[in-house]
Amino acid sequence: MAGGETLLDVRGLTKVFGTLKACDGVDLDIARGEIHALLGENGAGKSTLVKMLFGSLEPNAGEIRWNGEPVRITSPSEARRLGIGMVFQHFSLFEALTAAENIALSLDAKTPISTIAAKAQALSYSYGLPLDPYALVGDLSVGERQRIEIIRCLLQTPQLVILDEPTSVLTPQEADKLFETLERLRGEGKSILYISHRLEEVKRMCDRATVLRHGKVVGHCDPRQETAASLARMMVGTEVHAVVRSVDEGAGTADVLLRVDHLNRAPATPFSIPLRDISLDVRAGEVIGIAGVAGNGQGEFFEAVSGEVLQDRAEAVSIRGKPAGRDGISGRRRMGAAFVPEERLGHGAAPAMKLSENLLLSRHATDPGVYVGAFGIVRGAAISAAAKRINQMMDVRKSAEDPPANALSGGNLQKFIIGRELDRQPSVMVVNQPTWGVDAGAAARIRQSLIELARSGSAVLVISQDLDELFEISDKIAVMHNGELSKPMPRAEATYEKVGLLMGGAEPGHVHHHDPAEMA
Ligand SMILES: Nc1ncnc2c1ncn2[C@@H]1O[C@H](COP(=O)(O)OP(=O)(O)OP(=O)(O)O)[C@@H](O)[C@H]1O
Repeated sequence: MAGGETLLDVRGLTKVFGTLKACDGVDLDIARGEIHALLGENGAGKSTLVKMLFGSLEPNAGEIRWNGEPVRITSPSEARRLGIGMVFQHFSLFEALTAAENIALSLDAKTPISTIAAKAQALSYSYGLPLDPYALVGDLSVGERQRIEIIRCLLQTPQLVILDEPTSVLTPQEADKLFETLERLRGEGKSILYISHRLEEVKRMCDRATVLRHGKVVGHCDPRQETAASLARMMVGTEVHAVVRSVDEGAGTADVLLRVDHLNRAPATPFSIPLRDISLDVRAGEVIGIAGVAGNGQGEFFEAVSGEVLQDRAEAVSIRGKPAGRDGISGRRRMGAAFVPEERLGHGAAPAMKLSENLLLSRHATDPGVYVGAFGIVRGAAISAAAKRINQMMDVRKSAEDPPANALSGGNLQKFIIGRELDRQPSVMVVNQPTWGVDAGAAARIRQSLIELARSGSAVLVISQDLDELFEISDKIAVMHNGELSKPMPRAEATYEKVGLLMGGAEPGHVHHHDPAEMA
């Protein structure tokens, strides 16, 4: 608990990117046996700070003391040697290898696989995170993959474990398991540095919190004494407004703008989920939410709807009444649709290109003539104006006027990509995980803008693992399980329990719902 002996003591830690102080004289101390939260808006400097603690970024100034001794952490292997472990937000596992083989890759020693497997299994059971070391990673759920990362980290007997948004990809049940494990670790006197945008879980789990804003520490608190709203206020500096959902006036009668009709898809790889006879209508004015545990076909469904993967039957996907199943992503965008994939870098944006270039790249295909004029001359002023408009609308925080996409913090890049699509006023918007890694203030803004887009006459389809989010914005909720989609339930009839049962694979017929008595 707080008050224990100090394990890590950081003074004046500073990291400068160009002219931006991503961390500006940060002080932080972590006691033995405490769970310490690191809070802050997108771009506040949390990732930059922990990268310095884990040796993957070099500070420009400041001091780190570990067990009272000044240290220089020059590489992740140096961090591990000291006893600092990290579980990353994005996993770095090979799908075609087993859990044990993946773990072996990160251990320098020439220990036989069977020994590693036995150790990993014993450790996983003792921490209540059971793991089959011989399972192929490709066959595992996101939650199980995270277990591998955690076990891999714990095998090196760290004294401090850093977790960067560990629950953003977990089901509520998996998150509960993780919390139990963290409590055990705390009980053993280990320390945990915990980054999360989910303030309720911070309140529940953490002993102390350090809050960053614009690279500086703006406060410390005991999260248990705070409310989610007061924590959000500390992070943002102002009040965070709740999302307002007006009634969908044309409920059930407006035009169908997106129709998915008996969509089937064979699995493309041994690890992907087949889609089984999915039909769904999304009408002008409404937001339909698709809930589901990660890895139940949501990614495959998004690819099929967006045109990243084509269908044999053109009618399998129709946009504004026109069969589009054989059109690619640009074709579907020209029909008035917009798509925001889950994976931002690479799919949502080209990492090394500037924001304005990213904008040009995506717009050139969809709005010919607007940004590129006669003879292929790029209309620089129009692009700059659009980029500026988007950055303002979404409050994108960045280190330069027009930085490359990979210099934005994760949440800010997500804000830019959503803003870029909203700026086109699409008739059909399909988004996968709209607020993944986004802070409370920005998440509220994104959710509100999706509702407003629908109410202005567009059809909005949102795939999300965040049930609170779906309940906040959806007019109807459907659940994807094992490649099948349940019938959308009107929001007024949907409960967490019903949706949760379907997510767990209950037969849709066994969950009671009527049709289509709208609407809350
Ligand atoms: N490699 C880089 N080059 C230039 N600027 C960077 C780089 N990495 C981060 N930044 C900038 O530093 C600031 C802090 O980013 P950081 O990723 O630490 O934020 P964060 O608090 O982790 O945000 P999020 O919650 O969105 O993950 C941001 O303004 C970001 O644009």
